[in-house]
Amino acid sequence: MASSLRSLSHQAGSSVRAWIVAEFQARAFVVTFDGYVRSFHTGDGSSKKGKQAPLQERKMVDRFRLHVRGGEGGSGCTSFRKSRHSRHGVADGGNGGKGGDVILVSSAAVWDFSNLQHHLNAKKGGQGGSKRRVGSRGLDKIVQVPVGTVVHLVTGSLPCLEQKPSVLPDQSNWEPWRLSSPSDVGPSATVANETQISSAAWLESLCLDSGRRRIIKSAYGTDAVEEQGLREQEEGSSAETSSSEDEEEMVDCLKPQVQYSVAEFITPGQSLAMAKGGEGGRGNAAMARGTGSQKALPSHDHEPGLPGSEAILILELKMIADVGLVGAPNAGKSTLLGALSRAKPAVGHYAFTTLRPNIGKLEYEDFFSMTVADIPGLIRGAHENRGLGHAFLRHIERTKALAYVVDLSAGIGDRKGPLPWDQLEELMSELEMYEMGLSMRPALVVANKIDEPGADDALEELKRRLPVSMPVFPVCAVLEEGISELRKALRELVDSGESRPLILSHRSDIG
Ligand SMILES: Nc1nc2c(ncn2[C@@H]2O[C@H](COP(=O)(O)OP(=O)(O)OP(=O)(O)O)[C@@H](O)[C@H]2O)c(=O)[nH]1
Repeated sequence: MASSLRSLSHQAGSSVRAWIVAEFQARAFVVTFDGYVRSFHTGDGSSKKGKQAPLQERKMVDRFRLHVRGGEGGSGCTSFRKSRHSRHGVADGGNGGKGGDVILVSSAAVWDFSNLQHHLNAKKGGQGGSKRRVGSRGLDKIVQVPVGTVVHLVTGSLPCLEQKPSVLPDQSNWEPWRLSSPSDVGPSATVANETQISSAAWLESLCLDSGRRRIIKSAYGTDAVEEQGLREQEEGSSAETSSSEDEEEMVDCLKPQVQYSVAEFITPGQSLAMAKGGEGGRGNAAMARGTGSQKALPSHDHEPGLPGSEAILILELKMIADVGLVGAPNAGKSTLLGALSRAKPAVGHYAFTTLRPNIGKLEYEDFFSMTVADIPGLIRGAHENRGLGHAFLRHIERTKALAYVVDLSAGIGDRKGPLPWDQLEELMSELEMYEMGLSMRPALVVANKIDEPGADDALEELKRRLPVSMPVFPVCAVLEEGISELRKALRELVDSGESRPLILSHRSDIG
């Protein structure tokens, strides 16, 4: 197999490097086109490491700061064609070529921004030549970004849209953008003073300095700041007054600089020019032509090319999946995703890990398919960035439906962890505090670990506490029991888009 992959690699060219993530029975392995096994995860937890660090150990880069610069236009040329009829010669210097553009293209083959460079410069246009030869066009810099990339413009001009209708999002649906830690927007964000960019990161670092945690909500014109600080609860009303002044000041600083969600990539193959190349300068032939009455006079001048446009952007990845699995750590989400998508092992571009979101593809007999995202477990305070926090909560913002995964065995007897209904309550409140209305998405409850002792009673109690309209699916993800019913229900949920409010009543029959 390795040799056949190596030959495939030669055919594709040495620069082409693609990852194949395959699941073989209970084994998942990652191989590259050069035939080397990079990581090998087996069902029993053993692993063989290849030349690179295993995929599981690499951190997902889902926010990235980017400086893009279009290529400078080529300069024009001064040249004269001499002939017996013209003593001084006829100006025939050609124009310079246009500089290249920096273009982002969405691709299903990349899953984060780890392969991007922070500075992307397109090539300069070629210089004009004699005999009115126009300079060559500068090469475009084309880079791939994952589907679900949202572009925030820090400084520079708005990007030019290559595909207008699909790339530009509907402004009425623009969602507020949240800031988390400064490190999320790339290493340069921490030196905001030097680079005078990333007011977002600067603002956040200011917030962290003052010991407060804030969530800045801003969407083109409507800015609102929510204080979530624990300290502020302890501080008196005077502190509140000064803090609100701080907020206004900071939001004012933020306003003119960062334009949130200027574009997003929704489907593979969309392209967007983030920086345009400069126009080439005119050669002396063109300059002589443009001088009206003195048209015949030859010009000895040519123009230099114009510089390309520049912009500083922050790219943010918000995965687009049909269903989001939300649950406390250890509820069994990853196991469930494996069970759900193992029937047809086309598991996205993501390896199974608890450190970053996984996407699984559910395929049905009638060729219908949908994607399910498993995000790392949510704990109390996730909306304040506790645990892995909203670094991952944002990945479920775009899901059409939610599946709450609860651990039926938690809190029963001497088992640790909150009771299933408490888990649900916590999940709902975290989602709601992160984004209002998020818990109102079409949803169902997956009651996992039904095989554990006492789980049946817990299931009955959970059902009693939930409204009748809320479907509850008891499953044993490990043994794949109840999975086919769940697959069917997930599909129906996505198809119907019916929103069922999750309201818990308070009873205490067991616990
Ligand atoms: N008994 C039993 N154990 C299960 C079941 N499903 C998962 N587990 C176990 O629960 C533990 C946690 O499973 P994971 O799938 O890693 O849980 P998770 O929700 O993805 O955890 P995080 O990644 O921390 O969010 C593992 O030891 C699983 O073997 C089940 O149906 N029954």
